Amino acid sequence: MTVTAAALRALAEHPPTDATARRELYSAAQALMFAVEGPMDTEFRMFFVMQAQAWAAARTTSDLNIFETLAANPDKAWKVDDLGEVSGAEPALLPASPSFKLGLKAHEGGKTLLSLPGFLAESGYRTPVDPSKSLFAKVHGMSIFEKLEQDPQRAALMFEFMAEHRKKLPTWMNGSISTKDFQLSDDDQTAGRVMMVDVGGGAGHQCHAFRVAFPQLKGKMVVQDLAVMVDMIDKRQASAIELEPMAHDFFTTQPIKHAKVYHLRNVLHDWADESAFKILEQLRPAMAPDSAVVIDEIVIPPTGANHKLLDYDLTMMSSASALERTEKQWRALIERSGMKLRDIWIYDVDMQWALIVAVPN
Ligand SMILES: C[S@@+](CC[C@H](N)C(=O)[O-])C[C@H]1O[C@@H](n2cnc3c(N)ncnc32)[C@H](O)[C@@H]1O
Repeated sequence: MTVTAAALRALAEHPPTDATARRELYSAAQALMFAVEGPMDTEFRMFFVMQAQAWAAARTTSDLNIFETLAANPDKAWKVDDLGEVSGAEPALLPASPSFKLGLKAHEGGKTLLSLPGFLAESGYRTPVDPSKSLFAKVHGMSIFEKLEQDPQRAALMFEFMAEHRKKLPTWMNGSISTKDFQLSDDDQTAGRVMMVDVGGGAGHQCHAFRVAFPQLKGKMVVQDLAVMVDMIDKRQASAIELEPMAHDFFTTQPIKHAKVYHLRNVLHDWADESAFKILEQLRPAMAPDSAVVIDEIVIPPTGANHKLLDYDLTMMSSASALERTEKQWRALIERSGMKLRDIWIYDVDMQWALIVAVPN
């Protein structure tokens, strides 16, 4: 028997009214969800505590009287700006069609999320942008990365989590995306030019994965991160793949000049635009005319973002006063940093994971 997704959606729009049929459908739908979910779905169900996210989002929505507004005008095609106007919340807090972010979901464990509605209310529903004044900082007394630097246990967990988390998940290193930007000429290699600097690269796991995926691409790699992270890197394993671990604060002058690629995965989504700009601003003067900044991040689609993307967005907001970005937001950030956005290759449709390539203007 084949049941199409369209048939299930039709059923969702007109569910039975009979209580027994509803209960049976509910239980069957749960079984179906478990049967078809992918690894990221499982992660969101298990770790992101969706109930708490939904609660924080729904509570804030309720505080803003948005439910009443929608109920009073059920036929109106509401736009984010309209909702911003009637609720008094900054529209940037309410994007993400087809619904709106606050109407759906909100992480960093229940403790932080439970404080989100009050936190947003206190700010007058302004988009949080300062990590030192993030919800995480309010709950924990310091920003998420300050906490990392002061708490070796937490740093060790983060180090391992980052290295393991996406090992079996889709990656751009599957051969479908050109590696032209990483290719060093013979002269480059003779001159000892660095092929890739993995900025904020944690354990250097992406450099290891890169060597396995592209053994033909020669050249030195450098992984930069906070000293607390770099100190945990196995130096022998690193040197075996021509990888140099380097403690470096990415808000300061980039010491590796003219690398072929400056690579950042899951780094810029930890920071609001002003800080993200400062990180890119350190890279621009270090670039040679043929260098590229290769960013591996989510690109939120203009409409129809699934709940995982919205959860991630609210997670970044509550844990770091940061965000996931749309193409338009990526473009603006990159152009402000003196580069142009040359390519966006989406390599996983579900998570909208993409390789974004920026080159000098
Ligand atoms: C979300 S993790 C991403 C790690 C890795 N790129 C990956 O994709 O798995 C962000 C990384 O940025 C690092 N980081 C935070 N602040 C930093 C700073 N000021 N300078 C350098 N690295 C920093 C963190 O220690 C962490 O390893």
